[in-house]
Amino acid sequence: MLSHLTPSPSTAFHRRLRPIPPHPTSKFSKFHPKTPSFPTNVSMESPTGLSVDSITDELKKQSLSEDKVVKLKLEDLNWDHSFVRELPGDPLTDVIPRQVFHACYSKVSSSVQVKNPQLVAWSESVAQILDLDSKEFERPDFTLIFSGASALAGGLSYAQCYGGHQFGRWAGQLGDGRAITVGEVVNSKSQRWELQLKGAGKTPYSRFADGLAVLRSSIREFLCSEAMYSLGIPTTRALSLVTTGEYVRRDMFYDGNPKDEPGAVVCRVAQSFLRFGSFQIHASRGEEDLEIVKTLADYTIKHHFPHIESINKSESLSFSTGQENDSAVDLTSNIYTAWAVEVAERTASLIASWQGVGFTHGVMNTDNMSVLGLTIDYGPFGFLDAFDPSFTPNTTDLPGRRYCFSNQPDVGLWNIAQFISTLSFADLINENEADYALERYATKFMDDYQAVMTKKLGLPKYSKELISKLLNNMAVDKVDYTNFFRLLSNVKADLTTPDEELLVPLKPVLLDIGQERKEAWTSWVKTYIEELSGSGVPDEDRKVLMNSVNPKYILRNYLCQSAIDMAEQGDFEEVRRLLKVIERPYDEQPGMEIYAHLPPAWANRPGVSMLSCSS
Ligand SMILES: Nc1ncnc2c1ncn2[C@@H]1O[C@H](COP(=O)(O)OP(=O)(O)OP(=O)(O)O)[C@@H](O)[C@H]1O
Repeated sequence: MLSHLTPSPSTAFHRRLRPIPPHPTSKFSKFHPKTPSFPTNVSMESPTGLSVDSITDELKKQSLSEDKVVKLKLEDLNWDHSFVRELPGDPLTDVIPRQVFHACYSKVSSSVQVKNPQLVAWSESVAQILDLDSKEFERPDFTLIFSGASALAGGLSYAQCYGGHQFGRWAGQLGDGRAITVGEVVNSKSQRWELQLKGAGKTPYSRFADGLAVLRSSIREFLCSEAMYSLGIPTTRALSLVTTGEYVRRDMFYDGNPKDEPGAVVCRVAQSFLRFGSFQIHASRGEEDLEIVKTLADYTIKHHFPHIESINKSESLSFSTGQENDSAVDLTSNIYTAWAVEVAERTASLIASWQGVGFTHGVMNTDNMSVLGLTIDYGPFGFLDAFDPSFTPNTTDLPGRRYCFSNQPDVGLWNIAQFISTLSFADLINENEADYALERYATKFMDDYQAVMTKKLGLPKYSKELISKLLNNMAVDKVDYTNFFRLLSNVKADLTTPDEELLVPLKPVLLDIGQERKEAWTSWVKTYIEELSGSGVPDEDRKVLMNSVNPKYILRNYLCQSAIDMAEQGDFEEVRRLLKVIERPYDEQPGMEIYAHLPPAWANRPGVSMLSCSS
């Protein structure tokens, strides 16, 4: 990540935003960090009539493979190049770093150098969504094609132009500096999937950098994409990971000690890689490019939100912000409002699901926010081990902890406010509509977060007090986030359990706690059992439900590191084994318990538990 660039001068496009306070999750409902002109007291149902849950379910279903019968060779993929056909492009095709105006992409080819590239791992389920025959991974030219050294027949490669706010400041043009899309494939279910090679060489957006990626960061991106998918969290996917056989120089700790590391390329797959910053860049360039914001919005709605295009306009739905002099707004008369609301809701839903599994993204810049509501860009991410709301996995984020675990809901709101401002600035939505979309973010986040936490505890209904007390206890005693919830399902809803036995099921995670803390936990478990006992759900059934939302296996940073250490020595077995484990995070997987262990002492150091953006 190249976030240390000097931000470009501000323009009318950049509104002043309130800074983000620390640890806002608990006060999220009262807190509205957005542009001052946006009132907040609106609450309405989704104007599209489609719930985000149903859309998310649909996204998940699209990736399911049970009824797959088509097995294609790479040459037989059905290509469609709508992005290039329908959107304005850069007339130049060189890779000289430059500002690319009035264009959504630049046509470029991979320039990566390879020497005996090797296939490290590949995802069977991603191959299936592309209808790709698994035998294709054995082809002698597979690694050449998926490192970018040989062109993929039928593809049409390009790099996208986008901008973004990095750490709260406008960074100007960023763009795909090392990711090259090789084209869009339409599968046998008429779903469109973009294939992108990350680390495939320079583009006009590479600025002063090399366009390459190293093996350690590529392993992390490959594994975490697939881990998130298996956890049920919307994400970009990863088809394959290949080494280039060449070395890439990186200063991992930015301390003036660069070293040569093995290079690698991940083939990422998503229905779209469009980000908030893909829209921001054009609005930031003034009047002349505002039309591109609309063109890109129309393109996105047509291909990725088609249900919005067909909103039944006869079923008018209006709302009022409740502000003085405010007129009611008919949401169905403006597809851009419906779209903005859906992007806001998907983002809220995504972040609620991150909070549920303890995922901390680490670099929630607006260029890393997908308009489809996918997790995108696996840089210095980390799953919580010992519960710490201020945990940030990003060493660059240490002074302010802007992107720490508990700030994510508010950063999501800050980011969506930038996206909504962009649409307002391009006159696609008015102020009331912008307001409404932001309010939907807040409401949707709270609804989903409460639902997630209620399910994690197996409660019959949300209990703010019980959950707040629990998180407080967990923070005080540094309890492992994943293992605690997994073990919690062993607590029996039996009001007659003697006090001294109440903590028995939680013993493996309540380590080294003194008498006073034991009492605090005993008191909490008693209240918990009281809440459970009213539900009438048998213990065994509740356990099954809780285990279906509380993973046993998550991709802890130290597990990644062990796989990286072996892979850097040329042994890819641990990457493959880990992939298999994280593909079934909610299953017990007898024999694999070691992958659910807490981080060992060696892992508590920068480079393992925390990472820089150097990748
Ligand atoms: N080695 C590199 N060469 C060229 N550009 C780079 C390099 N590393 C990062 N960038 C660019 O810096 C910007 C921000 O970096 P960030 O780490 O968010 O991106 P990334 O991990 O490369 O990409 P993505 O967001 O596509 O996963 C992006 O424009 C990215 O393309």
